[in-house]
Amino acid sequence: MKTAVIVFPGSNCDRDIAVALEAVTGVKPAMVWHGETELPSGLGLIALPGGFSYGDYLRCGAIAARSPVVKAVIEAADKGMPVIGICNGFQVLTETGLLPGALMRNSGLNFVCRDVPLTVDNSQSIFTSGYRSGEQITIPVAHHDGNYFADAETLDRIEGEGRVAFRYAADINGSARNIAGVLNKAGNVLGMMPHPERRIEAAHGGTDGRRLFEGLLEAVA
Ligand SMILES: NC(=O)CC[C@H](N)C(=O)O
Repeated sequence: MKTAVIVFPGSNCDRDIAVALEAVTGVKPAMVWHGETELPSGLGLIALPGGFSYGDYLRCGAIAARSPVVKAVIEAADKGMPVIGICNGFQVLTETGLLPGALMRNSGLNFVCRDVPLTVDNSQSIFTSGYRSGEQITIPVAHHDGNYFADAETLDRIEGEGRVAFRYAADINGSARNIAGVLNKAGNVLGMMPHPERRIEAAHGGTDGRRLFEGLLEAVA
């Protein structure tokens, strides 16, 4: 499967996700600079990586969400292209409006950087088919703005529609209802604060992240 990784000034997990995608798909991803106006053809997945795009100024992801290439990402997502945003990529996706809610400063006001237990809320999506619903997995986080917020009506709606992909097993950053990852209504866009690309081989301490990419590859094949 051909994939693309969007690179913004300040991205710092673009190589990590590229390595993970190549390990699973066997194909080197196209690295697409934020100033591009078009995406490569024949893609099966677009990844928005973690990092500190544009220095996290204004709000994390707010400036990146207005970069030229993101217009093309939104158009592709609207046509059903699978898009994953990890950490800063999740922040960018909420800033585009492709995903509901916002990521605010962690409730403890600290940068949280450690492995965290997550529960898989819904394994019925292309991104979570490698897991079982209710399963507990371990994936690392590294962020200062991971405190997921949405109003109660939105939270009820996304929960009701099965759009919570992952939850923290315990509160780590103040996120509403411990939400760690959300899907769009059509199910082709996932945003998550934890970093599955940092848990793809035994040397990382486990392979729970790899299962996301393997499940996705199988689901879209
Ligand atoms: N690892 C990351 O992507 C960091 C995301 C973000 N800029 C934050 O610290 O909240």
